[in-house]
Amino acid sequence: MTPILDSSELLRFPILIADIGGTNARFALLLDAYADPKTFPVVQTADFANIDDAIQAAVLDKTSIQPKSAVLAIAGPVDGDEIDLTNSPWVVRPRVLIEKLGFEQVVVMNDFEAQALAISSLPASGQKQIGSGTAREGASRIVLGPGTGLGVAGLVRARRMWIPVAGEGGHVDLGPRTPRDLAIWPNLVPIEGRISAEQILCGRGLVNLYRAICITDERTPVQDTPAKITEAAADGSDPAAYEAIQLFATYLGRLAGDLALVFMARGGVYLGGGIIQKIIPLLKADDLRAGFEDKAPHSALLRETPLFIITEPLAALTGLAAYARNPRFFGLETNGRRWGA
Ligand SMILES: Nc1ncnc2c1ncn2[C@@H]1O[C@H](COP(=O)(O)OP(=O)(O)OP(=O)(O)O)[C@@H](O)[C@H]1O
Repeated sequence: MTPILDSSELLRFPILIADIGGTNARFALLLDAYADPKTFPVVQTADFANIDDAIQAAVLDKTSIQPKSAVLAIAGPVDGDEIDLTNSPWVVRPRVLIEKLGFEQVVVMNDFEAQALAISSLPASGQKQIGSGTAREGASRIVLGPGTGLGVAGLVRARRMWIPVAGEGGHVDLGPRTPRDLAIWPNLVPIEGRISAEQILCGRGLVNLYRAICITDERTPVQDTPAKITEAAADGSDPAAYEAIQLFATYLGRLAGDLALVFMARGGVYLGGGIIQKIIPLLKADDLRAGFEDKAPHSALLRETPLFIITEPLAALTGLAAYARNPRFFGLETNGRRWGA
């Protein structure tokens, strides 16, 4: 029986770090506390039957280095010894990773906890500010990111540590605000009768929004994937696709503003995830920012709050690397989420 380790124990190098989403799996190796992470090509989760095969093929077969520890960020709640991914058939079994792949220690966290770790120390080159506002030192931060799903996490500073707070914030309600929204809303596909943020603000949600716009305008939908919607919006061939991208940004701004209010995130609000990076060239930053600030009676508070797009494509890996090097700088609760040989 492999014991669950105490969370204050340092991790042994070399350390494999991994960001496992519903669509993409990203891996890197940390040789010691000082070297930059050695990254490996991004792989698709659908190309491998399970995470063990993916780690073997994408990392272990490509290097002679045998990692001693693994720090894995996965898109799903971390609970027990068999951890399911929300949008993929993979199941992470830390004890199997230890027995089969030779790890001595495995830590598993939620992928948005990793994003939260990343925004503690994102370099200026990895982010782009949208609109006004200056980050207050030591104030709370928020990260939200549309990808296969919609992830949300807070980052709170206390007792000289950064504490990530991951929840299920992607599933809050998203309501209509303008006459155009009121026309579109009845045509969105709901989940059990309601429009949660993730019904719009993720890959499948973008398709839902596009189709709803087409129904509202009595047009035949042409695009059937998020990437095709972005492409058609960019080349100007489909006005519904263009509007879908613009409204996606406005709604993302609104949700970001709501979450900023919840966390009083004067330290900054960060937009991550795979989709935002792909639609940056099409975004009207003013619309995004207007949705963010439209929070009466607290618009003034939001005007002072900085909003950033994360442009670093491997942000979660930088967060995992920061944690793996210095776990004690972060108040990450690892009880029940850390396994040892
Ligand atoms: N050009 C594009 N425009 C808009 N969406 C896109 C584009 N290309 C891919 N996507 C969508 O991005 C989503 C994948 O996002 P991401 O790269 O963040 O994956 P992920 O990390 O596996 O997701 P998650 O962490 O949410 O499970 C998919 O829904 C995909 O259809």
